[in-house]
Amino acid sequence: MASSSLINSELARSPPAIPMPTPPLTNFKIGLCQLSVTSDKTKNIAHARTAIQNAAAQGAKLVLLPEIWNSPYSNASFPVYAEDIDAGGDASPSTAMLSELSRLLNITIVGGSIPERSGDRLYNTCCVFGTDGKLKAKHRKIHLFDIDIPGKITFIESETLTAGETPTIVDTEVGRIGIGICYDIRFPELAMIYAARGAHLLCYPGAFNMTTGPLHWELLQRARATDNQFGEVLATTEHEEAIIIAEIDYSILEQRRTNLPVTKQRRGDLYQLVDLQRLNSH
Ligand SMILES: NC(=O)CC(=O)C(=O)O
Repeated sequence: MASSSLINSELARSPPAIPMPTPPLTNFKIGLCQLSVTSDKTKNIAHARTAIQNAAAQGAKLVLLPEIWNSPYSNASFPVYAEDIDAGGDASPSTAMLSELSRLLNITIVGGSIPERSGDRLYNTCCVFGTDGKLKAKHRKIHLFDIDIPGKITFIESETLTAGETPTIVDTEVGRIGIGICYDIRFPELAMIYAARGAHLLCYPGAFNMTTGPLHWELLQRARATDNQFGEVLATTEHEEAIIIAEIDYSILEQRRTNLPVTKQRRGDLYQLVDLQRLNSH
């Protein structure tokens, strides 16, 4: 049959899963900053700065910010608050602050996301900074949140934003990190590809809406984690501003995977995830 021979040749070409590398830190504290946002960008940057310093003072070696932390979340605001990240310096005061703090505090920062201007396009972009203050990766939200639920919520991100075109996985002091932004978490294939590429940690900065969000935001995180054998809720919070600190220990990952060896027991002869990006690069 034509369809099965197509699947078989795809399977034959699909690259094997990549083992997780050993990062410099395998046991460390993570700090998640949940922030409220105002219409004053300078204040938002100062506020995020204080939160990052606070998390680092509590021992966090990896600090995360939420989605769109320097701007109100609206199509009217994105063009006004957008920054040219590649130009850096004065063109991007938000990422300049992240770079400065990651270097001064010797931490890795997954910098939530900000509206990014690149030429005549806008993106919803997450920047990852290493302990040397250098930009290690930029993830542009791949799945734009276009939704219309009559009488409840209409939000069409694609009216102003362009979707990113690549998954983003990055090696840092605190491990190999796969990045998604908010709505990206609803697409399990992305998380599975990160796991297959040897990710220790998946980070999804989010700013869920209050119609489709509340029933799902924790469920989605647990689902993506469980699909890929992470799973346990180590720390959580409510709606208010908060800094959550939790201990990460990668040896537990190995232990859980040994105890429940679903990766080895997967029936790749019957079904398989095809990582097109890796496939095309071979
Ligand atoms: N804000 C988002 O990107 C997604 C969201 O609110 C949802 O999936 O629900």
